[in-house]
Amino acid sequence: YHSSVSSPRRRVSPLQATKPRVGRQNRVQELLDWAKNTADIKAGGIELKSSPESGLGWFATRTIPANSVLLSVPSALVLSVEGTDGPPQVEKLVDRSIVRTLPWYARMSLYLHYLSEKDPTISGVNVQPWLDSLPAQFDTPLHWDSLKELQYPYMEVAVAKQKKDWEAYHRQVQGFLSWEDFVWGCECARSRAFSGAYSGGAFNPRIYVFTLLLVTLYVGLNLGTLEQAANGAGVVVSASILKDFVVPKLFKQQRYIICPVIDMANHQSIGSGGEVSFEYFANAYSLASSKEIPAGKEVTISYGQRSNDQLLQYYGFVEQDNPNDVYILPALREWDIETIEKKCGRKVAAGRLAKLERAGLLGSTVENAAVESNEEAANAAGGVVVKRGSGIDPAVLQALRALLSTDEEWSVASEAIGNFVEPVNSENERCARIAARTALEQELSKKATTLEEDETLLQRMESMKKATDASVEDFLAIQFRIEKKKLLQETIDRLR
Ligand SMILES: C[S@@+](CC[C@H](N)C(=O)[O-])C[C@H]1O[C@@H](n2cnc3c(N)ncnc32)[C@H](O)[C@@H]1O
Repeated sequence: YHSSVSSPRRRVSPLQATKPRVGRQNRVQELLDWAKNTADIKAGGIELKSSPESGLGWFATRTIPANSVLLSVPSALVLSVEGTDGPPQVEKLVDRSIVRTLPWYARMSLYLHYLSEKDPTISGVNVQPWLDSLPAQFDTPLHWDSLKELQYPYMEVAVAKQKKDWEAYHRQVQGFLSWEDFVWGCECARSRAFSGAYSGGAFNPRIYVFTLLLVTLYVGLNLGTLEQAANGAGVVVSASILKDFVVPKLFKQQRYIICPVIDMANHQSIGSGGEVSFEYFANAYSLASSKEIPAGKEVTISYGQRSNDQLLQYYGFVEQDNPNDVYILPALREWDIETIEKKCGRKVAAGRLAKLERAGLLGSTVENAAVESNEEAANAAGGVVVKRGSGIDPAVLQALRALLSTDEEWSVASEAIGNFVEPVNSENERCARIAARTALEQELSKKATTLEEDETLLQRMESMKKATDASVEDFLAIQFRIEKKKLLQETIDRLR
C-alpha cells in the first residue's frame, strides 16, 4: 500500500503539487500579507528572511529592547491537539476509536490533511496561505537511503523504530491518506509544534467583573461583612484559576500547538533572544524578546533541551557545540573488559559482573532497543549515556568503581554497589576513570574516519558546494558525526 520510505526522497507535498510552482519567497509574501490583512496577527520590528543553513527565520529589522512583543497570534488561529481525542476535524475523517490509538503528532498530521484537502479554515479564517508556507520536504534521516555515514549505530536503531511505529500508525488510517502525506504531516507536527501544559482556557474577565459586582451588592445591601464576601469571592476566583492553571498541570493535559507564523522561528539552544508564550490576558500566543536583540540578528528561540540525535531525527539539522548533545555508548555489558583490565592493571574479581547485573547496571543489548516503546530518540537499550553538560552518567562511574574494586575495597564497601556512589579511594577512582576513558577511546577508534579527516572533508565540501553534487544529507551526516566525535574527545579529555 505504500512504497518504501526512502525512495521518494525529495517529495513534494500534494499541497504544492496541485499549485502552480511559485518560489517559497512568493509564498512568504503571501503569508505575510495574509498575517497582516486577514489573520489579525500583529508583527513589529522583525522580517522573515531565508538563510542557507536554516531556511526561513525571523530577523530583527532594528535594535529590539528586551521584553518586546514581536508577534502576537490570536489563539483561535492555532492548530491544537490535546488529551487523547480529537481534534474534532480529525474525528470527522477517522472514527474516534482509531483516533484514540494515535499519538499527538499523527493526529496533527490528520488535522493538516483535513485542512489541506477538506476545509482550510480555522475559526472561520482561511489558512491556505499558511499551509502553502510549510516546507514541501524534509531532510530527516527517515528519508535517507543509508544512515551509515552518520557512524552512529544508535541512530540507525532509533530511526528503524520510528519507521516501524509510524508505519503502524499509518496502517490505522491508510484509507484516508497516503503514506507520503501522513509522514509529511507528522514531520510538520514534530518540527513545528510547541508543547506544554497550557492553560485550560483564556482569561475570562466576565467572571471577575461579576464577582466584584456580587461582592459590592452583598456588602452594599448589608447582607454580610466584607470578610464573608471576600471569602465567597475567593472561591470564585480560585476555582477559575484552578481550572485554567492547576488542573491542566496536575493531570498533565499535555497540549501540542502549531502556531502559524510563530512557527517560522528557528532554534538555538543557548543564547536565543526570543521566547514563545501564551498571553493569558490577550488570549494570544506571542513571540517576544527575552533580551536586547541587535538590528539584523536572527530572533531564535529554544525548542527545549534537544540533543543532536533529536534535532537530526525530527527537525533535520545539527547544532554545532550543542550543549544538550549526548552520546549513547553501548551498554556496559558490551564493553571490552579485557582491554580495560589491561589498562587499569586490575582484574575484575569473580562475582562482580553478576552483582552489577542484578543491580540492573549492565543495560540490555542494542537489539532489544528496537522492541521497546520509546517515542524520543532516547536510550531504550540501556546504553551508557554521555552528556556534554555533565560527562559520563554517574551511575556508570559508580558501576565501574564496584566492577574494578579489589576484594578489600569490596569488603570495606560492605559488598554493596550503593557504597560506590562516591569515590572510595584514589586508586580505585583512577581505575574507574581509565575504564570509562578506554571505552570512549575504543568507540572513537571504531569510526571509519577521524575527526580531523571529517573536518577537512566538510571544509572541502563547503568550498566546492556548487561544483559537487553533495546533497543536504551528505552535509548533515558529516556535521553530525563531527559533533559526536567532538563530544567523545571532550569527555575523554575530562577523564584524564
Ligand atoms: C519551526 S520550523 C522553523 C522555520 C523553518 N526554518 C522554515 O523555513 O520553515 C523548524 C525547522 O527549521 C529548521 N531549523 C530550525 N532551527 C535551525 C537551526 N538552528 N539550524 C538549522 N535549521 C534549523 C529545521 O529545518 C527545522 O525543522
